[in-house]
Amino acid sequence: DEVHFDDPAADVAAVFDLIEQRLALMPAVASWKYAKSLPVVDADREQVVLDATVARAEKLGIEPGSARTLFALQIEIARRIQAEKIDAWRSGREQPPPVRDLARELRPALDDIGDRLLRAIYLALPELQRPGFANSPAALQWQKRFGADAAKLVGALAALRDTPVPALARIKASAVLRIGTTGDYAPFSSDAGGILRGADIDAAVQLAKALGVEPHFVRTSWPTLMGDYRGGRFDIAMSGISITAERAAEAAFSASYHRGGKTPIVRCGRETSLDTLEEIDQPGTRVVVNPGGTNERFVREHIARAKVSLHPDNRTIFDEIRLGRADVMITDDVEVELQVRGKPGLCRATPATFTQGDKAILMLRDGELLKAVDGWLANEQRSGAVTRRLESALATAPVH
Ligand SMILES: O=C(O)C(=O)C[C@]1(C(=O)O)C=C[C@@H](O)C=C1
Repeated sequence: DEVHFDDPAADVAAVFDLIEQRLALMPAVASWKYAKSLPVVDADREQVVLDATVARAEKLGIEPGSARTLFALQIEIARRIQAEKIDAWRSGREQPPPVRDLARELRPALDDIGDRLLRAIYLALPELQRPGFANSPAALQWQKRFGADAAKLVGALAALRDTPVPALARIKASAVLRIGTTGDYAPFSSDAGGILRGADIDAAVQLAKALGVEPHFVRTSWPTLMGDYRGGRFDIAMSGISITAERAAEAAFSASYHRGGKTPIVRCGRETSLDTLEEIDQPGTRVVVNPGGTNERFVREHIARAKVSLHPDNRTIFDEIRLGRADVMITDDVEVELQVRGKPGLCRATPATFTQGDKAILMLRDGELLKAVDGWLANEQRSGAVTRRLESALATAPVH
């Protein structure tokens, strides 16, 4: 099965669509009432609708007052549509549509739309809460197409807020696990032409299955990871994320599922002469490094005598070694594994690493969620699934 990123614009469009679907049933509702000579307003039924909205919103972490306001507005518009239709039928200007049973058919359909609308709102909430939402092109376009009522509805949508609820209970109530991932880090998370692949993508699909919910992949990036976390855009993030003190100060981390560190990659045959820092840091050694990240930081801190050259292009940096223009690069051991499998002539100099770091699942702080994720992960480690997924991703990940 192919895995893709969620589309935030589609989440918003689903909200608009369900509001339209709800109102589109009102001529049928009015037709029943017209045929049975019933009044448009049914206060008891309105109370049932609003109570159900509040109860469901609370479970989803949607601030219940803001959800209630939106549904009260939909009811107000529904009443008006019905009154207008009944007027038109009474005066003979229009013919009523065929009568459909209100209690057995129409209200269950309205209940179902209401549930789906709240779930759609839940998924779209980060977009709806953006400061510019009411004036976003999507909102303005819908207003233009849908007319006067839409402006008020957009106002009520823009006023929806999230409210804190324990993450695992919310995930189960929504039946969705929102997974933040970057799509730029093989063998853990890579986006190849819109299809997500990698060990962490496969793991996330399995984790969602274990929790009994649907995986939704939310696009994030290294610079925005913690901002997206704070903005409530995902429940967990899986992307080969290293545990750092900075991240752990805000988010929870699962147990480690990968331990690794910096290690040298060399031209095959030169392994034994370049497998320690002492050997590498000689005046005759040419070290190549990509600038800006932890690789450069490591080289600056540990290489004093060797000649260091910066190579800014990650796609060609390994060719520098292959073609003999550099002797060694020091990078993360997973990346070394990926390169030596994909590029003949390149070899890992030592099974050891110069540094040690852990990768883990980043998640919202909720004891129940942590327990569920760690319990699942321990199982996956025991069964060998974690190793198997990494091996398979290393065998198939694109090597640039
Ligand atoms: O269920 C009905 O009878 C409707 O007319 C629909 C609806 C609603 O929007 O939920 C609208 C007005 C009524 O007072 C009660 C409920």
